[in-house]
Amino acid sequence: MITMKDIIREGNPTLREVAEEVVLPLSDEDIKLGEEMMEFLHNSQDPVKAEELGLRGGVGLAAPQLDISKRIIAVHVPSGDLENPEPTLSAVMYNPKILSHSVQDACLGEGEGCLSVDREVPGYVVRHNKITLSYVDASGVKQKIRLKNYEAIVVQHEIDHLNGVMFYDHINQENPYALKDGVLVIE
Ligand SMILES: O=C(O)C[C@@H](Cc1ccccc1)[C@H](O)SCc1ccccc1
Ligand code: NI
Repeated sequence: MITMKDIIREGNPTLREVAEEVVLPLSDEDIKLGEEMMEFLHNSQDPVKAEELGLRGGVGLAAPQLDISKRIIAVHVPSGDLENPEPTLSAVMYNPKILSHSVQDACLGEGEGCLSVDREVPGYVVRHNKITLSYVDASGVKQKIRLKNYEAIVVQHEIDHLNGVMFYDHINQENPYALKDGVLVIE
């Protein structure tokens, strides 16, 4: 089972590598890894288990954060609506690829954090507001989906990890809260 001790922190060179495509058909090892990554996200969002296991809450995780330089991400975005507990996005994605994106950019009003970064880095992380994404799912089936707003931000954060990019690489060093006209601030 994955816990915080398995997550590498900034300074580890693996976080700056471009990860390798996953070989298809998926190996049992890569399928199991995806399951364990998703299990981590579920546990991290369960108050009892997170407390018991000492987990930071996470809505996404990328294999390079486990010192595994493969193009695998897991995302699990809760709806936040107790009436409708279904997550708005929950998937293990193999070889995810952004096929196209909106002209419109967006950022989270609260900025971003990272399970591999044990410090606050304030500032807007400007990303695409909408993306069209292809990936291979855990059953080996090629998927093509469109995401927007928070779900799109989460997936872009995770795909950045596959390309050796950290969220603070996107922050304007001169003025961390500088925003071009038209950027959507997601609260
Ligand atoms: O380090 C990771 O990749 C997981 C991040 C993903 C993420 C951070 C900021 C914005 C979007 C995605 C963790 O989920 S950071 C902790 C967290 C937990 C709940 C909501 C937002 C961020
Ligand atoms: Ni991260």
